[in-house]
Amino acid sequence: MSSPSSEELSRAALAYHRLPKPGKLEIQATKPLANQRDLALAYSPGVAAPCMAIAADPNEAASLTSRANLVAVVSNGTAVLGLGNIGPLASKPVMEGKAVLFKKFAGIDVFDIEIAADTIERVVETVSALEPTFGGINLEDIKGPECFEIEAQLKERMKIPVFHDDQHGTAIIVGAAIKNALLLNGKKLPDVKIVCSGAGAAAIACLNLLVSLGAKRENIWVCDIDGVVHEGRNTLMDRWKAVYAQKTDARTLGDVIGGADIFLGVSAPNVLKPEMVKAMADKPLVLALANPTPEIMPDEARKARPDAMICTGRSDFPNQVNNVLCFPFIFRGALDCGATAINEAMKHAAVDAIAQLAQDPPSDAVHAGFESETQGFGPGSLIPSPFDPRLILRIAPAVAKAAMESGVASRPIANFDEYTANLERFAFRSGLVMKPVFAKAKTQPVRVIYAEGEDERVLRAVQVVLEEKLARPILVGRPSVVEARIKRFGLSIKAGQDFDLINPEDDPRYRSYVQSYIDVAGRRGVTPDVARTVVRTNATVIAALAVIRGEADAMICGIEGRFMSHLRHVREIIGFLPGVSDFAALSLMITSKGAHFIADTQVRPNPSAEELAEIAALASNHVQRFAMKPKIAFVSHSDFGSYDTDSSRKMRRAAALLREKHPEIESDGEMQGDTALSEAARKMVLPHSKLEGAANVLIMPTLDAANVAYQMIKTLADALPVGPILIGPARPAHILTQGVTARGILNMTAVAAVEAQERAGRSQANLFG
Ligand SMILES: NC(=O)C1=CN([C@@H]2O[C@H](COP(=O)(O)OP(=O)(O)OC[C@H]3O[C@@H](n4cnc5c(N)ncnc54)[C@H](OP(=O)(O)O)[C@@H]3O)[C@@H](O)[C@H]2O)C=CC1
Ligand SMILES: CC(=O)C(=O)O
Ligand SMILES: [Mg+2]
Repeated sequence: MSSPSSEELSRAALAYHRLPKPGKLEIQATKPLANQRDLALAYSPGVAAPCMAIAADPNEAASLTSRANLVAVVSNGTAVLGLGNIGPLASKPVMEGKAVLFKKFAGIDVFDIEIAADTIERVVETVSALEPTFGGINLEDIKGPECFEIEAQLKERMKIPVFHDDQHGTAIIVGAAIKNALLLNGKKLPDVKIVCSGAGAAAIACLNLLVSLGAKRENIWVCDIDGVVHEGRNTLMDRWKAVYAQKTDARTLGDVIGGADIFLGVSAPNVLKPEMVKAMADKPLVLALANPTPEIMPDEARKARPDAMICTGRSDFPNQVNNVLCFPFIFRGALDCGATAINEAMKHAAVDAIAQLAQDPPSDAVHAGFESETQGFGPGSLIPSPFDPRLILRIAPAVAKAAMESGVASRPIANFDEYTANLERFAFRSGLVMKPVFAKAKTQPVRVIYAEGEDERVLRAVQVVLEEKLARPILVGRPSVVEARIKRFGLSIKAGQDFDLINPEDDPRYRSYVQSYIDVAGRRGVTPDVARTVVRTNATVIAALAVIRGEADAMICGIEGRFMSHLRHVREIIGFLPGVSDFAALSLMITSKGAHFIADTQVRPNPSAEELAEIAALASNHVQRFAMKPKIAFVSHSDFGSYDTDSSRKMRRAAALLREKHPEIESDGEMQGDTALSEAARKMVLPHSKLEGAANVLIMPTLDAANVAYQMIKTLADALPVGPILIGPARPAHILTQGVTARGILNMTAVAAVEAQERAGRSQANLFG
């Protein structure tokens, strides 16, 4: 597949920011405000009580307001990425983006604050006046050298952490990448020659940190827009870059790059030329970190020097050296211990934690499902992926410990085991739930067929499936329609090259598909005439036939038409797993409270106890694919015998049957919904349940209960739904619902692919040549 052009990416990025509502953020209330009493508590007169408590003891602000978890991302827009001085208003998308990363990766709330202030004094006055609002200040995209003075003055004036991300976030991750690269090429930091392009915020902070880690100032060569920073130069000089001035006649990057072990680019696009990379020392490290366009593109650098280790700041190449690997987590640690500053000890602790994490074997991943995400330490994986859930688990405690040891923690953490357990809960509760499934899908891409191959959502999903190398897609659809739509939606996928097509109107395999259909359904009233018509017109039948003929490994349908009519064809053609009595549907919902599965949300109206035990056992296999340990609750209106009704007896029996057949699965019942979801509530009714912690799989007594609960939670909790996952078919087949989004199809592709991999147990790694 040709990778998306920059024009396509820009178009997609504009749509992403524009729709469904402008921007990337909104404010959410954390307390109910439903009645007069709530109003009296939240606002006047009740709110006077916390105000007076804080007036009496300012430390109370940490427990009575959101301040301790609130960071200001502040920019004046003078050095926005590598886009230059585009001003504070135009910097807002970047600052909103940083806010999203703080929230998603570390649960930190952010107000993005873009200020029209282009002098040091105005920035310092404005930001220092914000101290009562925030637990920390993250300065962003403020140009050098002004940023150095601004940060120094703010640190002096404020008693909360002030951290210029472009300086120190970048320096920390650069420090970790260099540490690991040197471990691999056997060189020593005090001996290496470092050539840096850029002498601004990021450059100076990176070099200062490297010197504090052991690099020798005399081995460092700096170039900026005016060329080599040298003694006696008086244009565009300042006291921060003057520290790195060399006594030399060399004047350009080309003059100093020869024999360099490390190129550090934090400057501008395309300044490093292939011939310069060729002139570097053996096994060089190229850190081309300018965003969005690096100093050299990785393929060019690789062509010039196959022995180079190459890093960029971008998400679409391996070895992403970007401050996103640092700022959410260093602030997490700092806020959690009430740090009054982020000091050198805390930065060094972060460097070590990131470097060590990349070195640790993937099997150390807290979640086995992340193993393939973490490639294994080497030149192509010098640092962890930003999605590695261990980042928060390692960096935040290390930083908090360093803050405590260096005396800047105002609320020291008393119990680190408990603290890490809390972080762990956060890491796996967030939107990272799908990550293990994606990571596994990529390891052995299988063939997934989409019945509704002409649908816009399918085509958009397939574009990402291919970009992520999740599967080899097959679409059922008319070539002219598919091609026209791909063009209309600005996608870059190509039939034949990136995906296969089955044309229902004219395909050379038509006759043999008709015969296959007669073979499976001929004794169930499907005459040859009917078979010929159906195979021409019914895309679900075609997709299901492709699966049983071994031409596809998994199918996805249901995007158009009724669930039950798709189900009829899947039942007829694909059939059930041996020993399974019927299908069932498992729906996953990801909310701020975690990931929960509900069954059966679509198929069996009133399953028996035996059927419920079967559904639970099959559901448990799927849950494990998400790298989660299934914890199954058979839910009811009754709590362990508190009611004696047909339904409560059924659920009690189902729980007993599952335990008898699968004692290895953690399960219990019958129990009420809150008893299932809260261990504390459960302990009050049954101190010694077989279930520990919160249940993550809720087996419902009827289709009504399951479907109503699912739809209500989805709407009320604004849940991200994944599924329905069809359980019980002889081959992986999933029937989605008409409202599914492209992202929903993408998620289900990964689920289907992993299921197919496990069933096939064979390697298809060569599907991408
Ligand atoms: N991957 C990552 O995590 C990060 C990447 N960056 C990237 O680093 C770059 C610099 O950011 P930042 O330090 O904040 O910005 P600054 O404005 O503070 O610094 C930019 C520096 O680059 C120099 N420069 C500009 N053009 C050239 C050129 N053609 N050749 C050599 N030097 C040049 C400037 O020179 P002069 O001093 O003479 O003006 C200045 O020293 C940006 O592209 C940014 O996206 C930054 C932070 C993090
Ligand atoms: C990543 C970042 O902060 C920058 O490029 O400015
Ligand atoms: Mg930045």
